[in-house]
Amino acid sequence: MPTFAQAVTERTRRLNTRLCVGLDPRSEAYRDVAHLKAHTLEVLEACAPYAACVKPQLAFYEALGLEGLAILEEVCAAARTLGLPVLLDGKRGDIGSTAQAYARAWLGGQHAGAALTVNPFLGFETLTPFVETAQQQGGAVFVLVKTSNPGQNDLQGSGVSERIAVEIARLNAEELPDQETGPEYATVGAVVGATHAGDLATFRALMPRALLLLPGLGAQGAAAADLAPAFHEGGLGALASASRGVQYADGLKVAASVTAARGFRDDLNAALAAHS
Ligand SMILES: O=c1ccn([C@@H]2O[C@H](COP(=O)(O)O)[C@@H](O)[C@H]2O)c(=O)[nH]1
Repeated sequence: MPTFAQAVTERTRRLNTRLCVGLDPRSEAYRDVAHLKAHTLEVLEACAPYAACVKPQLAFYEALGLEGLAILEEVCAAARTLGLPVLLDGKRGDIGSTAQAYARAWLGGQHAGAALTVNPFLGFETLTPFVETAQQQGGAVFVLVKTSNPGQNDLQGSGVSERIAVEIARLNAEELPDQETGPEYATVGAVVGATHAGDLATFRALMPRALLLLPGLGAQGAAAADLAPAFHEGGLGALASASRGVQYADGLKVAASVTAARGFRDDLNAALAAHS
């Protein structure tokens, strides 16, 4: 079984796509839960050819209670059937023993994805259960380094993001000590907002073995044209993510979602071509 990073890299090479399609179904957009589920699954299937992976945001499924978790399971199963690696955006983090339970739930449990976003606010030691579980499962964790939102600087400024990046690089160097051979990307990835175009080259250089997840494409104003510095040569090493910009590109029109996903894929590829 390939690891999450290997599966994403293989799909990027084969389909020439660096797009992560976010699936964040908003209940207010639908008649009822059945409608929400049908539309989300339709968008997933229709956009799969343009996606390197999918990223369901747990909040939107949890907000629907047990029904939502059942839908999440179906979304994950459908993605796996389509060959799409699943990255769950849950931003989990807690003291170590609780982090262990979160890791079991979201990286190995019934509704598990292959990868999970994690929050390092409680300290680096609390990342260990997530990293170890992901390593055992061939999965991945994406640690929040510099989030896409305007207020991130309140807590992530003053070198905090850079300190987290250095820790990620240390963990990955421990896992893949040989820089010349072996898998390109290690278990620990990093979340760096696509909205911080000017910082992407710095974070790329600080974490050479980390896959970067770049949320904020589309609805949050980030443009594909600015994201090339996040990638290694050959256009590997990063995933640019759009959720509303794909799922609700034009109301609930699935054809518009497909056009948007194809457009993001093409714009990312054009940016890489212009940068090389
Ligand atoms: O820094 C971050 C980390 C995660 N997110 C999540 O990504 C999507 C973005 O949705 P859009 O509709 O494309 O704006 C959403 O699930 C966020 O929770 C992020 O935006 N920024």
